[in-house]
Amino acid sequence: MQIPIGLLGCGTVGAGVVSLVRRRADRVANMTGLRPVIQKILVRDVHKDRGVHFEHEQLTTSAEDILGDPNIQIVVETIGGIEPARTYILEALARKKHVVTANKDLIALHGPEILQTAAANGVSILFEASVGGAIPLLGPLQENLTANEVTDLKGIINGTTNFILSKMTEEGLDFDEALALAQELGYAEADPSSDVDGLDAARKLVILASIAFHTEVHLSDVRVEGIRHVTASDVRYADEAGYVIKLLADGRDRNGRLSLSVRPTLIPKSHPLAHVSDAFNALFVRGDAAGDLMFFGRGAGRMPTASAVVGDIIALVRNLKLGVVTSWPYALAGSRKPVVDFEDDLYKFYFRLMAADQPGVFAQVAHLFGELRVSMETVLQKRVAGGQAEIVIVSHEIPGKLAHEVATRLRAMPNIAVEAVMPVEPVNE
Ligand SMILES: NC(=O)C1=CN([C@@H]2O[C@H](COP(=O)(O)OP(=O)(O)OC[C@H]3O[C@@H](n4cnc5c(N)ncnc54)[C@H](OP(=O)(O)O)[C@@H]3O)[C@@H](O)[C@H]2O)C=CC1
Ligand SMILES: N[C@@H](CC=O)C(=O)O
Ligand code: NA
Repeated sequence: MQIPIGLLGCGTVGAGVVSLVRRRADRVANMTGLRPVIQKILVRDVHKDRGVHFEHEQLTTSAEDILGDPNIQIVVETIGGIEPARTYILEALARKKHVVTANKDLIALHGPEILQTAAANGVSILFEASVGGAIPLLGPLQENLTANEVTDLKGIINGTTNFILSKMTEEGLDFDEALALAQELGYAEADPSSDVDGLDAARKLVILASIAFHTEVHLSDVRVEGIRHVTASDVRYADEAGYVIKLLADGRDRNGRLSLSVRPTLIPKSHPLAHVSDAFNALFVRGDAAGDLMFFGRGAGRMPTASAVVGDIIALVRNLKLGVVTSWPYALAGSRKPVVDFEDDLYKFYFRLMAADQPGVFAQVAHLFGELRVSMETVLQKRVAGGQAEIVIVSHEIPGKLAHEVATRLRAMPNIAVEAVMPVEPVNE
């Protein structure tokens, strides 16, 4: 028996889904007696070349051809963004169709509404592709690790920024060249500013933290800083001091109080995350029973993302065979753990300053560090053009709030501009 599927959107990810469903249909049919078939595909432009042949499928520009078709039991959304994806998904769920989506924007912002609509209609919604592309993260957190109290999530969960920073570090590409390449390879979002400004990673952290910490998490709970201000000099100086710069997502649950951040962070070269390059993603998870786990793999791109989407489709076909639905109890609990800034946590900090290249200026900086009792691990002073010198300081471990005070006091000095302040990830926490 065939299981007709409606696909909403057929771009980078959707086209991968079409070809992978075809490749796996026989195996699923042998396994379950049910054959998934992509029956209808919603796009904006039916004439566009999508790199896949549509022999049996039918392209349409009308969502109703899918949502209103009673034979379609599974709807897969790979349009992206909030609207019209949200309306289509809610409509599909209301019409008792099971849904798979890769849309982290939507799940991060409207997850509770969507999950509750699925539950109210007795259907499943799966979204493994929304975080970490091909890497199984949501399934393991929700199922295999459910016996744990998860206390820490830490990782690189945006492929585009990791690709850009890797190309800047390893090949000396400038920011714009590296971004253009990431777009060409299909890693970036339709609006790449959500990658570059850290929002994509923040949305993924919202989804991960909701599931891992059993609470509703909002995007505004995450402190977000992107990589736009990270310069080629930062990359080079970090390298000289023994670090690489990564956009790090960090979620912690300390006795029911959460701290959530996404920010550029210096990673010691000896740290496993320092070796996660290109569009690869990695996530550390710490559970009270499991201890430390690390997940690693391709976090973006056509086939890696299709792998997760089609994995969810096959899970739904199995559900249909067994007559069960997948539920997500966290979103229904409606609990809200308090979110705080762990400003007392100790980190080394990287400061890059631009200072007048005059006698006494560095002494002023050193005096301030001494006065605030912040000792320096590394100091690099470079002469640059126009009578300005760049000073790079990596401090020993200090509380976040003290790093903030150092930066504020430096900014108040007439000859000094603070160009960058970034935390350094400890090797062993
Ligand atoms: N690219 C990646 O590596 C990853 C992407 N994702 C997520 O997957 C989703 C899809 O991303 P991606 O494939 O890269 O995006 P694309 O921009 O490549 O594809 C979007 C598709 O949706 C169609 N579409 C857009 N707007 C409408 C509309 N209003 N009505 C009907 N169809 C529409 C487009 O049609 P047309 O082609 O005719 O213009 C296109 O086929 C997003 O949620 C993204 O965040 C998740 C993980 C990784
Ligand atoms: N734009 C995203 C795609 C996958 O989620 C990324 O770069 O990670
Ligand atoms: Na995933």
